[in-house]
Amino acid sequence: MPEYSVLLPTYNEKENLPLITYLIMKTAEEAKLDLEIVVVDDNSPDGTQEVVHQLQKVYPEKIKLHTRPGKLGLGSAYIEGMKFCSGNFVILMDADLSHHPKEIPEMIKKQKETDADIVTGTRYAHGGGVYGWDLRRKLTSRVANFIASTLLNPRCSDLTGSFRLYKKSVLNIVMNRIKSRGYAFQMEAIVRAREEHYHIEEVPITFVDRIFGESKLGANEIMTYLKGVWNLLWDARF
Ligand SMILES: Nc1nc2c(ncn2[C@@H]2O[C@H](COP(=O)(O)OP(=O)(O)O[C@H]3O[C@H](CO)[C@@H](O)[C@H](O)[C@@H]3O)[C@@H](O)[C@H]2O)c(=O)[nH]1
Ligand SMILES: [Mg+2]
Repeated sequence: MPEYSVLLPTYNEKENLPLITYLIMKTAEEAKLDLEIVVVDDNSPDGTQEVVHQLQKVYPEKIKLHTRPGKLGLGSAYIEGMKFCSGNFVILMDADLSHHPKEIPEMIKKQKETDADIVTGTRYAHGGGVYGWDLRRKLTSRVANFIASTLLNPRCSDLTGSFRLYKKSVLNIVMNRIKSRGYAFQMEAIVRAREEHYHIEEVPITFVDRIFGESKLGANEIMTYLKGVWNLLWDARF
């Protein structure tokens, strides 16, 4: 059984998957990590699944593919993908190279040093950063973080970030309490983890906007996120 499972949700990521897979495997080899990749693909029309099949031949037994019939949302992809993760630790990251696999060993080091339940990659603490986003996107991310941290006070510098390492046992427990199925999943995960008094640590990461393909974060997702914050606030009252 591998120690680490890297869970990659994909929707139209055929151009990005070969390179992210190569970089994850190279990092694992260099850092001597026993690691598998679990791809959750929502029937991407661009042929992402065929690319995964090719990669499975290049890296036998290292890549699992779970397919779903259509685009069902980022949060629900994590929830379903978890069932296929064999590792004691699950690393959630984007498949579009915005998160660089070379930062995985830092997260693992931090987890080992502190015995943290969750290590979050943060763009918004010293040493972290965002490259390539336009002003509108930068503002959206900052405002989304600001609203949730002000209203919910979970003491985390990057609530909406999605490059994280979780103890699998902890993610299982936290996940059972998460209602969000879209981009708000990671925000709610921290809020729920704080409620359960789990130990959360941070490491700075650099987020680089994708070169290939498009973001799937539309206006609908932003509305759903705000609804998620509202629901958490409402829950907290009782
Ligand atoms: N299976 C599946 N995968 C999805 C879906 N929606 C998005 N993904 C995958 O989830 C990852 C992130 O999606 P992007 O569309 O690239 O997100 P982004 O705009 O770059 O947003 C980033 O920043 C946000 C906060 O500022 C983060 O919340 C988000 O996770 C991501 O890191 C990519 O691998 C993408 O293919 C879905 O419905 N289903
Ligand atoms: Mg992206």
